[in-house]
Amino acid sequence: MWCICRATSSRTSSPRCWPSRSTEPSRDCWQRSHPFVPESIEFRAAGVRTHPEGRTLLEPLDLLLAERRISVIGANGSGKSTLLRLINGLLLPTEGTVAVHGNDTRTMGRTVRRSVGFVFTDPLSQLVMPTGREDVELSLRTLRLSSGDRRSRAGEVLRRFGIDHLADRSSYDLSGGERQILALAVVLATEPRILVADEPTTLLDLRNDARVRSLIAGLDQQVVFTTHNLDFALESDRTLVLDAGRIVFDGPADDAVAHYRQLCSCAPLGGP
Ligand SMILES: Nc1ncnc2c1ncn2[C@@H]1O[C@H](COP(=O)(O)OP(=O)(O)OP(=O)(O)O)[C@@H](O)[C@H]1O
Repeated sequence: MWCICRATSSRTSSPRCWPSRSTEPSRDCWQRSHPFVPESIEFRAAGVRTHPEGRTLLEPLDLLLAERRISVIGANGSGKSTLLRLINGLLLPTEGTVAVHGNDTRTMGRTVRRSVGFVFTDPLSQLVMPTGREDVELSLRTLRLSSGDRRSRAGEVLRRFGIDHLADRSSYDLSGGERQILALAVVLATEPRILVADEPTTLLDLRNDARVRSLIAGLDQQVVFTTHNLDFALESDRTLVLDAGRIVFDGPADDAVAHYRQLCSCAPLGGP
């Protein structure tokens, strides 16, 4: 049975979930639909406004994210990246709280950042070393390994991602897609408990798009990602649709994609 969950404006942490075809919210429904991941990302009345003008980038939202694969879709500027940045404390909510596995991003930022790996849309914003191998080694420093262990582990990571031939090249000499896979390898090298990825396939050709999607599908970690590729969104367990800083749909991916198509008036003429 599917549970349809929607964002609420209430200041409770309980998600509002409805067994399909019911109008009554059900906590039991929520629990049955989340049997696999006991830990979660929790947004409590978390909203974001700019300073000093006070423009709302994200309306306050109450959400509990516990599924393994969660996608966030919506138009340009709807607030998807803003929502993702709240998860690792890159951005703090102007009001309310965000907690990752019980750790408040405001007061436990370092702990949160150790458990959340973040992949940016622009890979060059996280590839800072002269070569790809050194970028992976830099990422591995958080594990306090010896330099020899870091080097051999970096080699293993690059091989696992099929990019060991890029190890000694500058990221500036790589194609956009090669950079994007390298950035993903750099972040996953430390095996974060959660992967948050902002449009991780946006620069990829068909082959690499399929490779990265299959890699993400096979990860043990919880993954939260934004995408404009609706086929990719359909591979998730739960999809949030954002519009003008507000979650306008939260539920199964296929329903969410249909909702988004209607929202942007790009549903095929004569379609359902
Ligand atoms: N630091 C900031 N200061 C002011 N406005 C901002 C800031 N960051 C983002 N915005 C604005 O907030 C809105 C949401 O931005 P966000 O990057 O979250 O959108 P998005 O849904 O990820 O868009 P896209 O699909 O184009 O990547 C945009 O209008 C953007 O211009």
